[in-house]
Amino acid sequence: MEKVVIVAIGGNSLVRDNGRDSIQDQYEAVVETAVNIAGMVEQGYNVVVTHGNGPQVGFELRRAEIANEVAGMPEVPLVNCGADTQGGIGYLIQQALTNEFAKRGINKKVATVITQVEVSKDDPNFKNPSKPVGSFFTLEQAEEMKKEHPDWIFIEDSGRGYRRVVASPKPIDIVEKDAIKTLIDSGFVVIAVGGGGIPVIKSDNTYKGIDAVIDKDFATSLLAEQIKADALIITTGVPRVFINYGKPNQKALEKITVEETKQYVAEGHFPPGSMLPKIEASLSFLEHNGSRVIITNPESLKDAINEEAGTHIIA
Ligand SMILES: Nc1ncnc2c1ncn2[C@@H]1O[C@H](COP(=O)(O)OP(=O)(O)O)[C@@H](O)[C@H]1O
Ligand SMILES: NC(=O)OP(=O)(O)O
Repeated sequence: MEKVVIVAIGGNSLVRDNGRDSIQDQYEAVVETAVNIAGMVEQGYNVVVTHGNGPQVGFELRRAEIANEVAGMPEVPLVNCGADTQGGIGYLIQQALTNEFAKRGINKKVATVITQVEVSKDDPNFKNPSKPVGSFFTLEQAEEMKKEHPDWIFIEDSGRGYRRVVASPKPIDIVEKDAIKTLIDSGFVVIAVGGGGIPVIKSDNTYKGIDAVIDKDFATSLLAEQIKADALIITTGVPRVFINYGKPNQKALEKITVEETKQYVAEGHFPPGSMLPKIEASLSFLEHNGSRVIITNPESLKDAINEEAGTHIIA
């Protein structure tokens, strides 16, 4: 039986130029990741792919707002912007993997599942927006925009600049988990819970979209638990997790236990909205029977799975 490995691709790792990348630029970044995923499939892993949409959903939202402000086009709710990015990014990954498999003679089919993820309408995170989306701005730019849009909230994001934040409730259930599992068991490479999934609330057996962006690391960890994956790999913009990140005494972490990781969390080494959700999602997976987590950048994927790169968190 092949080992099921979930690979989560960070939305920021697909965007290199803060919103000025063309779709072709993003496709090229996706192809680089697809090459590495194909390498894992060749090694015999049964790979499930998830992805973020933080930058892309923010660009979509802004595009819709500008179209509304300038041309009177109808507004697009945030939940629909998220659904659009799930389809758009899923398409890029699906095509890149299909082409790479054909090139290497890998006999695997790829399918993207439009995935709804249930959240609670009472989740306290609706009152405390924390998920950075879209472009990075300087403090001066952010202050200027706030004059025009007083309801926008900005946070400083890991020394990279200021970004708008939106509500990010915790995922409770993956609505399409059975379809995802059936496709995996049938030998498909599945792309799912894109952008953390489309947030929906359930009432009287009826689902309804709700404006938010779910953190894809939490949604990925929940999917990993629900399909009983063997390992979780989170790819992002850095080859390893650091303590004292960005300071002169920063230190890359190679292999850490759950207890050591919790200690580093308590010491405040991981900021909310960037590295903290990855660490919390990793701990949750390991505490729900997962055995192995790797955090690394897309180009190190193949080496990381062979323990030659990345940060490894072990149960
Ligand atoms: N302790 C840390 N170790 C490594 N990277 C960190 C740390 N703290 C903050 N970061 C930053 O967090 C980023 C990952 O978060 P983010 O870009 O939001 O994720 P994603 O790739 O899922 O979009 C890294 O690229 C790095 O810039
Ligand atoms: N939805 C989400 O968590 O996206 P990023 O990984 O791009 O932040």
